[in-house]
Amino acid sequence: MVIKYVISYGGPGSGKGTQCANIVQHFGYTHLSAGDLLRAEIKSGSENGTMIQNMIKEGKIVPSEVTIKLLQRAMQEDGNDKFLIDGFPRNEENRAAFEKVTGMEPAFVLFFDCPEEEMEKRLLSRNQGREDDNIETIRKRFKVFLESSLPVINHYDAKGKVRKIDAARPIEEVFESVKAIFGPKNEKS
Ligand SMILES: Nc1ncnc2c1ncn2[C@@H]1O[C@H](COP(=O)(O)OP(=O)(O)O)[C@@H](O)[C@H]1O
Ligand SMILES: O=c1ccn([C@@H]2O[C@H](COP(=O)(O)OP(=O)(O)O)[C@@H](O)[C@H]2O)c(=O)[nH]1
Ligand SMILES: [Mg+2]
Repeated sequence: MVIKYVISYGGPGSGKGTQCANIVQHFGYTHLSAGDLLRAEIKSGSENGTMIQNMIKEGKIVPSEVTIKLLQRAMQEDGNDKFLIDGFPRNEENRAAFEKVTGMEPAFVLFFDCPEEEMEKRLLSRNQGREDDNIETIRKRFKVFLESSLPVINHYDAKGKVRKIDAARPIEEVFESVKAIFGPKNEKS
């Protein structure tokens, strides 16, 4: 089976997860949120749980071997051949390590582009009880995004793989742009 993956990317609060839910419905991908997998790992009481929890609280990037193991396990447990990887790779080291262990590159990268002030507003009203949705951690996450995550976008942009979307519009309008990128031939019948 030939496996393919698409990356859903953007700053904290840009709407990656929200759009992924729509993409799953329309295009039949399996959604893998790296952040969700890490939060589930904390809840499961694994030996890495405390370390992961502390890093998320500080807005830091969890060591790639931890995140990659969780992603690989989720991909293996799922029978699908197309995955939507959300919020990973967080830095160039994550990206290189994932491409090395899987031997795969993404088909393309959706980049939900959104101004910080809009992302901040969304995060402060997300109401999911997340320990990192407070103004102090949000500022740290924005800094990490600019310094560590944007270089990943530049890497994929140089390969012609980035599909940039204006994410500062209503959810439905953003999804219209997403649909245009996947194209009608990929819709679930
Ligand atoms: N286009 C949008 N306009 C307004 N609010 C949005 C939009 N997209 C998502 N949201 C809301 O903003 C918050 C963050 O969205 P989420 O999808 O969790 O972002 P991310 O996964 O990129 O951090 C959520 O409360 C979500 O309901
Ligand atoms: O590959 C990843 C994805 C997430 N995280 C951590 O999990 C947090 C939340 O990530 P998520 O994508 O869920 O949230 P977002 O910042 O996009 O709102 C990040 O700030 C990081 O601390 C990480 O270390 N590696
Ligand atoms: Mg998310």
